[in-house]
Amino acid sequence: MISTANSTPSVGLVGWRGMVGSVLMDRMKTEGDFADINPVFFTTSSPGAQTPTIEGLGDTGTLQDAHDLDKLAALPIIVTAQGGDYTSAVHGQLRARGWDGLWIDAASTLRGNDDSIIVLDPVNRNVIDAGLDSGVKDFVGGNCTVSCMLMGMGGLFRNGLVEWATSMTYQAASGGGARHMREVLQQFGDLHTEVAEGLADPASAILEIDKKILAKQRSGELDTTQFGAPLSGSLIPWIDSDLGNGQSREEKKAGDETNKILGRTAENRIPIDGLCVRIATMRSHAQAMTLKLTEDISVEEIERLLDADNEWAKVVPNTKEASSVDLTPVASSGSLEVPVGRIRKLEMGPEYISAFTVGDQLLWGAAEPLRRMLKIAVGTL
Ligand SMILES: NC(=O)C1=CN([C@@H]2O[C@H](COP(=O)(O)OP(=O)(O)OC[C@H]3O[C@@H](n4cnc5c(N)ncnc54)[C@H](OP(=O)(O)O)[C@@H]3O)[C@@H](O)[C@H]2O)C=CC1
Ligand SMILES: N[C@@H](CC(=O)OP(=O)(O)O)C(=O)O
Repeated sequence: MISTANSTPSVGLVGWRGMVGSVLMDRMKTEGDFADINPVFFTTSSPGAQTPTIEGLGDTGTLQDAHDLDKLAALPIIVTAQGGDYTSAVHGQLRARGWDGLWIDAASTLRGNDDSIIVLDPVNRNVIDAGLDSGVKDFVGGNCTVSCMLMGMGGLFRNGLVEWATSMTYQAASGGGARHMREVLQQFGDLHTEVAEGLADPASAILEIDKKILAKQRSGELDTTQFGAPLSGSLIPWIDSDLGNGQSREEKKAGDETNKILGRTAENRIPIDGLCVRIATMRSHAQAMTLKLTEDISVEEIERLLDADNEWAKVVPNTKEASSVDLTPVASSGSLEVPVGRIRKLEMGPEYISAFTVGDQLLWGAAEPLRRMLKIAVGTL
C-alpha cells in the first residue's frame, strides 16, 4: 500500500462522468470510499466547472484541467477512466518527469506492459500484493469480457483445471461508451416507428413488417455513427481494431489478459481464443465457452468449484427455466453477481464442457476492480 504518513491521501479522479467513471462514482458512494480519500476531480472538457456533490464531503473546489501535469504530479494516486487517448497523452509525460505515484486505469493502453499489473483482486490479489511490494506503479483494470469471465470461471482456471478454452462473446452496446448506448436505442426507435402502424393491427401480415424493417436497416437512413453498421435487430461480429491476421484486438485480449491476470507466462500459458460479437443488448457482456479440462471431473464438482471460488460467482442450474431467468443480461445488469451456467459435458469427450457466463461489464468488467485497487492502495481492503 502507498505510504500516506497517517494522513488521508489525495486521489486524482479523471473520467468520473463517463460510463465507467459514473459507475465507479456510484460504487464509491455506496461503499463509503470517499471517507478514506481526498478526491481531486479533473476534466478534459470543462476546467473550472463545479465538481460533483458527494454527501458527507465538504467543498471539493472546482474541476481541474486533466492535462495540467503540475496538478497531477502533486498527487500520490491518480485513478482514470477517461480512455486510452488520455492515458497515451498524459501517463508517459508524468512518468518522464519523475512522478512515481500510483496510476490506476480503466483503459487498455498499459495492460500489455511488463511493468503493469492487470487488477482483479478476487482472482489475483497475490499478484497485486507482490507487485506493490516490488514497486510496481501502474495498475490497470482488465478487458471487461475477460474480467467477467474470470470472476465466473475462476474456480476452474485457478485450480489448474483448464487445458484450453474458446469463448464466443455477446457484448453489449454500452461496451463502446455512452454514445453507443444512445445510438442503439435510437435505431430501435426508428425501426419501431417504421412499422408502428402495422404492428398495432394484429391482422397485418408479419412478412410485410419484416420486409419494412429490413429495408430500413439497409436504407442507410439509420444513424450508425458509433458502430458503423446497424446494430439494432442485427449484430456485428467484430469488436475493436483489425490485427491484420484475421483476429480482432478484442479477441487477442482473451488469451493475453487471462494469462497475465493469472500470473502465467509463455511457458505455462493456457490457450484461449474465440470470436467477439457485438449484440444490441444495453449492458452486460456474455460468452458461450467450450473448455477442455485437464481431467475428467463431474459436473457437480465443477459447479462446486465455481461457486466456492469467490463470493460473486453464482452457478445457475442447467435448466431452461433457470437459464432463461437468471443467466441473462437482464438478470446480471446492475449486479455484482456473475452468473455461470449451461455447464454440461460435450459429445467430444468427458474432459470437454460447455459453460455460459454473463456479467455487468461496467461493474466487475470495469469499475469494481479499480475501486478495489484504490482501497488496496490506501490500505482499506
Ligand atoms: N464501457 C465499457 O464497458 C468499458 C470501458 N472501459 C474503458 O474505460 C475507458 C472509459 O470508457 P467509457 O466510460 O465507456 O467512456 P465514455 O465515452 O462514456 O467517457 C469518457 C469521457 O468522455 C467524456 N464525455 C464526453 N461527452 C460525454 C457525455 N455526454 N457523458 C459522459 N462523458 C462524456 C468525459 O470526459 P470529460 O468529463 O473530461 O469531458 C468522460 O470522462 C475506456 O478506456 C474504455 O476502453 C473498460 C471496460 C469496460
Ligand atoms: N472493448 C470493450 C470495452 C472496452 O473498453 O474494452 P477495453 O477496456 O479492453 O478496451 C467493448 O467494446 O465491449
